[in-house]
Amino acid sequence: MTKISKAACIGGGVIGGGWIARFLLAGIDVDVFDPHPEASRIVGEVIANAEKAYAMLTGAPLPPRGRLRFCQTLVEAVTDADWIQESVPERLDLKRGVLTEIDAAARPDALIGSSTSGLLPTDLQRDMRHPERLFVAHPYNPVYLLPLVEIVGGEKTSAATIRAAMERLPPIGMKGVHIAKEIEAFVGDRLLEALWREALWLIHDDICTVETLDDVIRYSFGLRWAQMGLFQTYRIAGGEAGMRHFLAQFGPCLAWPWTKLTDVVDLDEALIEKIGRQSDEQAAGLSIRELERIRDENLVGILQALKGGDGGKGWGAGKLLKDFERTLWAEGGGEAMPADPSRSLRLVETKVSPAWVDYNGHMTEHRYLQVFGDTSDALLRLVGVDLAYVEAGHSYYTVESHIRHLGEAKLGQAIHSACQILSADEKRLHVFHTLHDTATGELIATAEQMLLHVDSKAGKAVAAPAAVLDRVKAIAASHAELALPEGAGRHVGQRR
Ligand SMILES: NC(=O)C1=CN([C@@H]2O[C@H](COP(=O)(O)OP(=O)(O)OC[C@H]3O[C@@H](n4cnc5c(N)ncnc54)[C@H](O)[C@@H]3O)[C@@H](O)[C@H]2O)C=CC1
Ligand SMILES: C[N+](C)(C)CC(=O)CC(=O)[O-]
Repeated sequence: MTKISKAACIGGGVIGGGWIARFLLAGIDVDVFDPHPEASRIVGEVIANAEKAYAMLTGAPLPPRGRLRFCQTLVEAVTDADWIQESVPERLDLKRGVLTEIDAAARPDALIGSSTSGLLPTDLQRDMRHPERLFVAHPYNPVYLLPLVEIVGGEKTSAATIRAAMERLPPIGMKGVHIAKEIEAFVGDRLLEALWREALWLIHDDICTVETLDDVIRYSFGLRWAQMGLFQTYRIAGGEAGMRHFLAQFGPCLAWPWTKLTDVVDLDEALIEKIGRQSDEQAAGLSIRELERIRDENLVGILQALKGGDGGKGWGAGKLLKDFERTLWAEGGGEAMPADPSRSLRLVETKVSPAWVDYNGHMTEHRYLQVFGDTSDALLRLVGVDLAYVEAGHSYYTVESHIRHLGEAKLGQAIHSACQILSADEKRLHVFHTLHDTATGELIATAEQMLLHVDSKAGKAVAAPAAVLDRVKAIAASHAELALPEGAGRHVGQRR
């Protein structure tokens, strides 16, 4: 995998800010140029949102955050970057000017992506001296959570540039799709604009309000689209005969027609006011920041659900997240032994994700087992039982767990776990985990677990190899000095 080593972002608004957060959280240093007097505050707020979202999204070890620097000039920002992302307002003359400046100052091998939503790369690259390295890299808002990037080349873009751009997206958790031919608005915004144009007619003609229209989307096909696109969904809608039957049944409707797509509604003052008023009513007083928070929490929940799709293999954007996490574990999972093994080991730091909260408004019981399971996994990586070890045919399996719930964990709350090894021998590993509120240290739950070292192909317990045992025993010997934790050895029951 070829990685971006240093990024430059020109423009730090809604989309530039999202790119900055995406790069930083993938461990990449970013230099930013944006003349807006409040650029650093705006970008800081986007990064804060992104950090909150990632803390809920994944327990995988993110690399240390990249370094962020605001530059006084565009030249200073792009000079030593190998990926430059332009995200200035959607005006051809402005973008051409900015891209020409970037072109003159960038390294010869730098990749230059434009976030444009619809301008043709051939038009953007017209005045560049090295147009072969310019491509459209069109993302979706919020860039730090939505993984798709449409990669579009212009007439002068080289095939090598497209290949290089596509290769650099998976290491930052993104999925590039190469659009075969350039066309205004590419694929995503072509579809969205068609939908939006029709939606504006429906409001204009008083067929429904903006709220009803949004409900129609979010309670129905919006849910479907997050997991299967248009064609796969319609294939299923054709019943056992699939797509061919679907086309035969619904193809003729296209000619009736059901839509007004070619007519553009006149966005006059009256219509703007009508949409503005209905949109204000729909927001019911929630600010843009509050709506962003709700959006991010929902997206995290959806991505996590998709991660468990297709029988746990992951599906669509959830599979991408799963693959990204595998890379993070492989790269960051080989943790060093703790500097001070004589204390319980602080192993998992996370936040309570929206998908973890139940009807009682707090973290639901099986998520405790998930966090404690993650804690055992972190301990195992520490002693050398990582993905490569498991794939080679050996692992530890949990054979018994006892969880006590002593407090509550609420949505978004920062929590961490710690582990004490109670005892260990060739096959057995007896651990005691605690879960704490990170802000106060308050104990929320404990879990006592017994794990067995297994030969997973043979399906039986076997002695762990010396390399693993030495590490387990070193920690266990230090932990033997600690007091037995309160609650260890407890069983479920009451006096009769
Ligand atoms: N907002 C959205 O939903 C999406 C927007 N895009 C595209 O991203 C690009 C940026 O759009 P937004 O972020 O929404 O706009 P925005 O208005 O939020 O941000 C634009 C930023 O560019 C800065 N800027 C203006 N002139 C500049 C210059 N010469 N050099 C450096 N910075 C400059 C502005 O100060 C501002 O912070 C556009 O091409 C847009 O089509 C792409 C995907 C989604
Ligand atoms: C409205 N928009 C054209 C700027 C939208 C996009 O480009 C993509 C998105 O995030 O919806």
